[in-house]
Amino acid sequence: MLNPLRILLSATKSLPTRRCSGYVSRMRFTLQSGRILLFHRLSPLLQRTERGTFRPAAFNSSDVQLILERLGSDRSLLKEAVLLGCSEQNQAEFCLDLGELDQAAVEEECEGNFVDLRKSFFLLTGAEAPLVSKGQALLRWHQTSRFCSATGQPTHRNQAGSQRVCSSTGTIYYPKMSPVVIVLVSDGKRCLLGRQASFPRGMYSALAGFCDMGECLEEALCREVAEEVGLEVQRISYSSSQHWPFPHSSFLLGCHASVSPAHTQLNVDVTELEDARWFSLEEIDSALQVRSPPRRGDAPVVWLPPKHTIARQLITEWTDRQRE
Ligand SMILES: NC(=O)C1=CN([C@@H]2O[C@H](COP(=O)(O)OP(=O)(O)OC[C@H]3O[C@@H](n4cnc5c(N)ncnc54)[C@H](O)[C@@H]3O)[C@@H](O)[C@H]2O)C=CC1
Ligand SMILES: [Mg+2]
Repeated sequence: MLNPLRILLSATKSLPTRRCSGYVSRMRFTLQSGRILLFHRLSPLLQRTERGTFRPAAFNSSDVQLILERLGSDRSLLKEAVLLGCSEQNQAEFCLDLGELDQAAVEEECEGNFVDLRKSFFLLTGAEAPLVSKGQALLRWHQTSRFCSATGQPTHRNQAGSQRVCSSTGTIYYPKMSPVVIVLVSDGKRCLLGRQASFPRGMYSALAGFCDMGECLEEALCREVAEEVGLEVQRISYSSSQHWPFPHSSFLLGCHASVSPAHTQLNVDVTELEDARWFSLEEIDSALQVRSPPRRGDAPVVWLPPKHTIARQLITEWTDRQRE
């Protein structure tokens, strides 16, 4: 595994003018030459573009230092920045939470707004949402891992922010993710979507559930579908995976599964799901056409998770297959 501390220390003085092929060479940049995404109590700072779309606000370190000085904060806060990775343009990317500063004052300085992450997901385009999601997950992990769970002593982060070390025993802690299986079940002609009471009104998604300790992906999938809708799945195929920041950093493993057309009767666990239904291809096609979540007072309409979610990907894979 790459050692991010060494990466940070092996800084080059200037950014290369061409794209490097290797990940290692692309990472040889410092905080000074990188761009920093700002958060406030885990909400990312977004700016509206001239076209009316939104993007995460990114600043270089001297801009951030200036902002900290103007708001009377200690410059050392910059050291809390966590390395996210490297952009396709060979620029190191960091994230920093300014939660100890006044939110409105930072927003004014930065000409942007801190937007709750769930809302940000509906405002950002595909490429930026995962970056913001990774930033929030790492910042959250640092904020909630300040003490060693074995000794109770403080932990200290390494320079890149990729691990924390117990000050007493030297035990190293790494950011954690919870594996979740997410599955689009089909009976051959229809697909199954459900909604939790906490979802935005009218939004339906693929079934999902946390893997229990000791379970493999297939066992977790069969159990979740059986528990949530009372169906027994047959064929399972893996599609793709996605890091997901909710509720506290999950790793979604996306699959398709099928049930026999003779056994499609749902027995919905209403403690988990508010509703679950079979949807025809035509119904899915119209739900895919809904561009933005309906507003309060609009007629009820079924709509689907945003483009960069794995649930949506599973649904579009299914519709493509139905048309083959
Ligand atoms: N990106 C996407 O397209 C979608 C993502 N999801 C995500 O999948 C995740 C899991 O889906 P759910 O149906 O809520 O799971 P679920 O069906 O396992 O039910 C959630 C419950 O599981 C329990 N649980 C067990 N292990 C847990 C753990 N490690 N962390 C938190 N709770 C745990 C808790 O009691 C929690 O209330 C959610 O975070 C949700 O945001 C869900 C649908 C679509
Ligand atoms: Mg579930």
